[in-house]
Amino acid sequence: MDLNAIREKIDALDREMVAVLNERLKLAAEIGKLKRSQGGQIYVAEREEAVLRKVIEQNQGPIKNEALRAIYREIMSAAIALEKPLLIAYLGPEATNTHQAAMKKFGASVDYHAMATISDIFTAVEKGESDYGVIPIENSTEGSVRDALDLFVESDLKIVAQIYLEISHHLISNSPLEAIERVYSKDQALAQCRHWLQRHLPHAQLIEASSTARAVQIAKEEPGAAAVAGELAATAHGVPIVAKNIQDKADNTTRFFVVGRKPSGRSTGDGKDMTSFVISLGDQASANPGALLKMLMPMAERGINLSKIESRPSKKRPWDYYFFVDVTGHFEDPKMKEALADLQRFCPLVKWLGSYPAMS
Ligand SMILES: O=C(O)C(=O)C[C@]1(C(=O)O)C=C[C@@H](O)C=C1
Repeated sequence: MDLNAIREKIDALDREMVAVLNERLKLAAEIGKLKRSQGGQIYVAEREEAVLRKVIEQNQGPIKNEALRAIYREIMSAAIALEKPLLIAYLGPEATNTHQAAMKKFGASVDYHAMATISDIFTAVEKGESDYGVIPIENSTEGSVRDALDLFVESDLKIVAQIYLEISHHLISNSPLEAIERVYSKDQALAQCRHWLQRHLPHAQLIEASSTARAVQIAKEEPGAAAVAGELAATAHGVPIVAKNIQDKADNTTRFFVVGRKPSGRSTGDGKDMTSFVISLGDQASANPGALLKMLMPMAERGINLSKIESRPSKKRPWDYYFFVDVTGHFEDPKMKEALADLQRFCPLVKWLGSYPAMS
């Protein structure tokens, strides 16, 4: 076949694809009507994961699963926009990693609103000014974002989905490497590039900025200044990348949570969901030598896999802690309900923070 003949075939396939896509979107619009009349959630994390899983299972190649995921992300984003325009609040300013994570989850067809603090995001979603919020929760090198954990204790919002984003940090500046005297970034980003900065810019002053995107704005204006930030921020502000991938660990990943007012449903199939909750042992923690072990037993006895536990001072009394726990399974699984009921018998606080698809 010659070039023109192949292109004609591609044109014909494109016509078919557009027709099929519009058929699919019309069905989503029908679902939207049903949801509006029955009060259902427009974004359904567990359904989206199931759609992606099925599509990937059927894929015979040569298209890569990652490409299919990205295409389906945009198809479902367009479907959501037809059902109802959604507003997503994220930790801003524009072009932060959180912005990128939010776009990875919700695609290009929804609206985004940059917020100054994680607390502002909680408030906007609680008041219904935004439909969902996207917040960073932990980084594979630097650990948890503590403000975010603390806010969950007081809020009624639920975690409805999680997002994993590989974070690449770049040195961004209008000046060449030799002329850089100051490096701006968010504390976590500076920490993630500590060794590279020590090796290549041992005399530069490291200065904390409120976000990686803000750091790029500063670096753009100040001669001799650079920022550590992602590619989205460099492109958004038109500042060149001087050195790529300067993070100390190649597989530097950040986990984000999507928070909403209503919980996500159970995924079809066991082991496809995760659940987060917060527990307080009250006075038992210091008084009873076995209290911590006792707290973990209701999960262990039922074969519920605990993937993370993190303690934070309650700030109510000295040496009083909140324990943030992630386990596999959904809140509606019978054994999860039993485990939580057991915990409630001896813990003054057991608060379910949400169940959400394990994959992302
Ligand atoms: O199944 C639904 O509930 C839909 O609204 C359809 C659809 C999709 O395009 O497949 C779109 C948005 C939801 O987040 C999940 C799935």
